[in-house]
Amino acid sequence: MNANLTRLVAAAQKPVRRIIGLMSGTSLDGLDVALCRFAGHGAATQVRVEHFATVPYTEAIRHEIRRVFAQPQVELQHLTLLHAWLGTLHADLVLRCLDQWQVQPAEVDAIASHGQTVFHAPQHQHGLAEWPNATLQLGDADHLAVRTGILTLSDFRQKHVAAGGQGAPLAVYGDYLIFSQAGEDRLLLNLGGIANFTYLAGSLDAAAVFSTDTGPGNTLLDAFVRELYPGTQYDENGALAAQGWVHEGLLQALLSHSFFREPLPKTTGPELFSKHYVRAAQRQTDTLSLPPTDLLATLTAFSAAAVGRAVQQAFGPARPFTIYASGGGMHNPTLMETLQRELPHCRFATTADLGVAPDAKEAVLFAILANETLVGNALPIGNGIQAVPAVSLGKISFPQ
Ligand SMILES: Nc1ncnc2c1ncn2[C@@H]1O[C@H](COP(=O)(O)OP(=O)(O)OP(=O)(O)O)[C@@H](O)[C@H]1O
Ligand SMILES: CC(=O)N[C@H]1[C@@H]2OC[C@@H](O2)[C@@H](O)[C@@H]1O[C@H](C)C(=O)O
Repeated sequence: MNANLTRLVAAAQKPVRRIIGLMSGTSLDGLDVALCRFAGHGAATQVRVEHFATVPYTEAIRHEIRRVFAQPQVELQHLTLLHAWLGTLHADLVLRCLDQWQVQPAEVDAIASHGQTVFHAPQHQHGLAEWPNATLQLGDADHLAVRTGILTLSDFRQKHVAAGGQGAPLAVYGDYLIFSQAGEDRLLLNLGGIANFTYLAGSLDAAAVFSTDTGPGNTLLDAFVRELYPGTQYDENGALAAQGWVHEGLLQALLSHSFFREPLPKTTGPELFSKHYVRAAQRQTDTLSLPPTDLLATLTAFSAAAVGRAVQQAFGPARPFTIYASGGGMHNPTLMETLQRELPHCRFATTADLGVAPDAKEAVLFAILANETLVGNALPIGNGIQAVPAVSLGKISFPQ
């Protein structure tokens, strides 16, 4: 047998595996690196996060990604160079983390690399009737595998699209495996650049689970903070928004987009929720000269209202969930307080209460997808709906 396949089979047959999950999300704040220890798979998955770090991106890295990020037209040469460059960069960041953690690459069985989403184009968003759902993540995994010497799984979203999904959210698979709890209906809410939630039924009914994007999380807040307060990346602890007043007219205009009337589950990205989107709503409501703190207060209310609407769209107005939050937005008390007002019947907790550090969650989820692809079977969840196809996700890159 080919030596690569021998190694692959050996990794799949081990009783315990170490997999590094990598996530670089829409906020471009850095690369999340989670070294996870797995035993079992499927419903018997046991995962422990041995080490976690977010390696912050420099402004120079962010700049290079932003040259193509969510842009309908880009310089093709730059896109091409970025694919290899990000693969190499992510490999170097993994090696740096392993060095700090005093773990040898040979002690790691696999890397699960999400890559950098540069464009997300579900059909409902691009609107081109003859064209399919599509999504693009950069950071070539052969570069990761060759440079680290570690078997690498990557590009998890393409199979999802090929099997009829929108390429996201993929959180549903891992959330279902590690966070389902008999007797408790749960929502897992991730407040990243884009916000999404997963519903897990307390009946453990795999057919009932789904996850959906709800709209913006931090992406609009970050974009306007960067513009209005140069040198600042985000509204730390929601302090700026807390000083402002929500402009109700602008908020309603922001909420009037057809995205909010699309059936669940659905996905979106900064391609739609951009500064352009906000400016159009400001023009419509004659609020272009709104004070910066009022604009940030309104955008914070917008993110919270979008989550509230999606939850109510799915479950009606008064379902008393415990919501387990993760993602950077949970560190923003102004956003969290507004969310609590939107969903007064719900109790808010974090995934730390379920044993997974909220900032590490997405990286862990991709490690779980890789573990399933290596050891498990396609998960029959989501009642066979196209949004949650029962497939194994990810492509395999060998180091040699
Ligand atoms: N202390 C804080 N106060 C306010 N906001 C914060 C704080 N810490 C993080 N954030 C927000 O969280 C963002 C990062 O969130 P996160 O890393 O979850 O996003 P992401 O994974 O890139 O996004 P996505 O899940 O959409 O891919 C920051 O850009 C910022 O807006
Ligand atoms: C295309 C893409 O990268 N989407 C991300 C993004 O960030 C949050 C939200 O939008 C979600 O749909 C998805 O990520 C998570 C990890 C997911 O697939 O579950």
